Amino acid sequence: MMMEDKRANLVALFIIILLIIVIIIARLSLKLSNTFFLIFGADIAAIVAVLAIIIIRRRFSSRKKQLERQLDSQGRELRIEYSFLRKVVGVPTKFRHRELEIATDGFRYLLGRGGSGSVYKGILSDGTAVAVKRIDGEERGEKAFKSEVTAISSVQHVNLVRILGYCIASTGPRFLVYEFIHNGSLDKWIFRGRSGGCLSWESRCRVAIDVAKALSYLHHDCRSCILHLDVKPENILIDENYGALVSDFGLSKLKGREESKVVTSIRGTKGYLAPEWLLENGVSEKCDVYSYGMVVLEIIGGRRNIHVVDESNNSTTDHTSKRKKFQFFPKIVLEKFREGKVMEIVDERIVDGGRVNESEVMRMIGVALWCIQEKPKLRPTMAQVVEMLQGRIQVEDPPNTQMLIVDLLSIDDDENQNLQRVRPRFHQIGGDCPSTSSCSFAFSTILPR
Ligand SMILES: Nc1ncnc2c1ncn2[C@@H]1O[C@H](COP(=O)(O)OP(=O)(O)OP(=O)(O)O)[C@@H](O)[C@H]1O
Repeated sequence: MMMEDKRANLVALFIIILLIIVIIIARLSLKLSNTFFLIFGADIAAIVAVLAIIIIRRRFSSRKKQLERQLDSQGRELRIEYSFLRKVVGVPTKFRHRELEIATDGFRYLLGRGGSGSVYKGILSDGTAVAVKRIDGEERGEKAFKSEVTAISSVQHVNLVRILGYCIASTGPRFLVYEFIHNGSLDKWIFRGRSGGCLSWESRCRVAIDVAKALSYLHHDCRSCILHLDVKPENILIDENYGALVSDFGLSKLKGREESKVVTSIRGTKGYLAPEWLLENGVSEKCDVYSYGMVVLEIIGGRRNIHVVDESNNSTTDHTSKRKKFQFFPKIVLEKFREGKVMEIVDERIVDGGRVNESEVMRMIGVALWCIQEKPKLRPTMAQVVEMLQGRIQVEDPPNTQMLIVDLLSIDDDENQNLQRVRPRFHQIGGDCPSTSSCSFAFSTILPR
């Protein structure tokens, strides 16, 4: 624009100089004849016209610039207003693939990889930090995907990670855009050898309560009951104040208040799935309660509930070479709880620090053992869990449980893809378990339906 103005001014100056030269030449060659006066008059008129055009043009362009500046600042205000309103109302934004590409700098910073895709860090144009999840091989239809995104983005709770938007195209992967949570997932903060560190006992108690509150809200306080169905340490994120937020609603299901359960195919993560789901008896909020109980035990012990201790390869036959030995931490917890030796199962890294309150440990273990009862009816609701953890209701002694473990754990990773087509077989690890520390059991083949 500036260049254009300069060029126009130069042209006008050139015309005026030309007209003056014409007057001078006319004066010299025509003297004071009538023709000279005619040319002189016409030139003066032309010079006045050019000057008038320059003045009008200048005024017009400065007004235009002023209007542009005004519009620009109004536009920016509107954009800020819109982005603010979007956050308040919780309406998910439909992003274009290009926008996400720019925000993530070409999907450059990988935060982590899960079963359904990869998560990248990004910054939106309004400066919001986000985690963009790329979902590969999504089997749900576009309508189902969108209605789920909308349902989840309409729920608001301080302990739930917000979905800010999504991106869907007729072909290629789909994307979910979450708010970015600073300290990553809980697994990095409780299991050894992870990048996060080691959470203190106090923080572990807080995380347990925060997650319970989030699940209680989803189950009891929303219009429809929302089942998360994938509660595990990887889906619990830790913010900068070490509070916990439940994330990843990829598998979640809505359940009408009048329904007792909904039927859905077996998905989720081995080791956290409630037995009734694996038996294809439908899912209810009690499946989340079971997974939550399993997570609480991992939070207390700082170790995975299911731990492979040995691969039995002594035999040459194919059948026995598939047998694996597992250590099942909840079984150990139950025994130590009965013996009153609960401190022996707390993550030793925090016990050594000496700031672990034994009565709090007893309470947390008691709650977790209630949550992992095989019979869904025996499990508490998440609202009761919150009350128990906060000491508002007493934690009764949990009943003895058979601790049935589902054979699904023995499926190799490549067989995992066929989860829906397998019928799980249960194993009982009751009192005949040889010893607490080496409590092991074999898993046999999966029966085809
Ligand atoms: N909102 C977020 N903010 C920060 N980091 C995140 C966020 N969401 C996910 N992550 C990181 O990305 C990792 C992978 O997330 P993802 O949800 O794909 O994992 P997952 O739960 O193991 O997978 P899935 O449940 O889909 O099988 C997480 O473990 C976490 O470290």
